[in-house]
Amino acid sequence: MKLKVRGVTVNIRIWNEHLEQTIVMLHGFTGSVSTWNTVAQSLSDYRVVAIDLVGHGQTDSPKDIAAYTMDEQLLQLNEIFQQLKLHHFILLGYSMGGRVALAYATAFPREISHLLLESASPGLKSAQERAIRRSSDEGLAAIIEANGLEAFVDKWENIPLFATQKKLSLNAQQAIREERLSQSEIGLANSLRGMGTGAQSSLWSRLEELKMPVTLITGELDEKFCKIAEEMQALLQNAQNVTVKQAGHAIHVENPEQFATIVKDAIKIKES
Ligand SMILES: C=C(O[C@H]1C=C[C@H](C(=O)CCC(=O)O)[C@@H](C(=O)O)[C@@H]1O)C(=O)O
Repeated sequence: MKLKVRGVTVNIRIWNEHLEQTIVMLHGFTGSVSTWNTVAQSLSDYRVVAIDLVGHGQTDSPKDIAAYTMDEQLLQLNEIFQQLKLHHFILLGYSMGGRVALAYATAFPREISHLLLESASPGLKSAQERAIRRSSDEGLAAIIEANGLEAFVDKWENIPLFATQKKLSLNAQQAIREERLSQSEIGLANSLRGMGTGAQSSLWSRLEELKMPVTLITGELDEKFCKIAEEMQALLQNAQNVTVKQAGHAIHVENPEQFATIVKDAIKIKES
């Protein structure tokens, strides 16, 4: 289905629409609602709502960079949730989608009954780190615009963070590649500029505010994000940290059944 919010037409996919308890799922950079196809099949007791974030999937890729800031993305999401009459729901985000989910939970805490963050960070702590990352992400954006999407995907799918995905079946690897190749160049470039890791504000000082249960999920082989999750857990009031053995950054791709089990077990945890 498509909804128009704040001038952006947003693509949404819903599984088990007749059910009440809702899990909203947000994909990562270069992803889309299709990211969740396999996991959603294992969440048959829940209404699963997947959203193409701005510049991704079948959601608009506006030329105006203002549509891509984290604050604007949160307002787009909040309007979507209001139109869908979603309140006090489970929110799950992967990587970039995890940064968005965390930002949404800090901005609208009463709307979230449980927050699940897969391989996500609260951003970068210092202004210097953010400036360096903005410059790096601008370089990536320029590569997308100068060399085209295929050249970028060739580069992106081979960064060390995704090395574990080389163990996946060729079909699985091809499906991830096709999802990335289905994106728009302007959408990815502006997403990096608008809500890249260096563009967003740091949320590290906001973690202690969150009262809802938080489940952090990382892959054992993704050392960088395991360390981030450990640091986040120490600052959160009500958090569990699940590390998946022999998995990398994208656990939901590498082991969708185990990922779905972790999600189902986590959301049984009642709010305090
Ligand atoms: C490479 C780093 O950061 C990027 C890696 C993961 C994030 C993501 O959403 C990737 C999703 C995917 O391709 O499977 C992405 C983001 O958060 O926007 C980061 O730019 C790194 O070392 O931090």
